Amino acid sequence: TKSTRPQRLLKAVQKHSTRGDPQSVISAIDHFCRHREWAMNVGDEKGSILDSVVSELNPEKVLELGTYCGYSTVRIARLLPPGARLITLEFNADYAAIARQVIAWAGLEDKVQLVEGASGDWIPRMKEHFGIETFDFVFLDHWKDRYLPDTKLMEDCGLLRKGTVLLADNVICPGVPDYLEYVRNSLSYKSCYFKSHLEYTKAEDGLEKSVFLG
Ligand SMILES: O=C(NCCCCc1cc2cnccc2s1)c1cc(-c2ccc(F)cc2)cc(O)c1O
Ligand SMILES: [Mg+2]
Repeated sequence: TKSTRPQRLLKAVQKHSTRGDPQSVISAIDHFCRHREWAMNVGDEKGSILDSVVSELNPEKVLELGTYCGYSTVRIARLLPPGARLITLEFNADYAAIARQVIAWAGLEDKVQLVEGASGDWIPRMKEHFGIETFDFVFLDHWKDRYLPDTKLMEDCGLLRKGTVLLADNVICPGVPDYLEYVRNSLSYKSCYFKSHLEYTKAEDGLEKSVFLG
């Protein structure tokens, strides 16, 4: 039977990158998506912005909503200090299976916990299931109509603390208008927009960085 795009992406990683070398994994995925098949990774341009936000923050506890093939998981985990933990949620079991292999190939499995399921089900269970009090950094890259309800859910579950940084992908394309309106007008957030492009294209897109003020 025909292979899936994530399966072909994994093959390209295993063929064109070095096991245990996260940077070579990132480069192999970017090359595959730019020259072979487009895929919805955050990509190299927005990925550099993601890198700078993570490097500046040096977070200990990270939540990623939307793993896909693990590209941004690898980008974030490779920058985390020893002992830091990244929990990443993926809804699609096939994507999760590929992501586990990409993360393992990059040699980052000790820093990453991949959980399969819906954000709305897992966010309320973070404390009792993972022993997480609050997150230092959250990367939102899942269903665009879940960014706002899940942000409110994280607030209500006490998972955000003064200074927690939310970084949201795709705020222009596909777009998250309700989320943008909320974080830009709420007195509980200090928000700023990083203009960029939709991964591997010339279309406008960007990342919104929002600091929770408590
Ligand atoms: O849909 C996107 N990402 C979400 C899919 C994740 C589904 C999940 C739901 C869920 C629920 N709970 C827990 C975990 C998860 S994972 C997406 C789409 C585009 C795009 C596609 C076509 C196009 F023409 C232009 C842009 C670009 C992007 O960068 C994206 O991220
Ligand atoms: Mg995205």
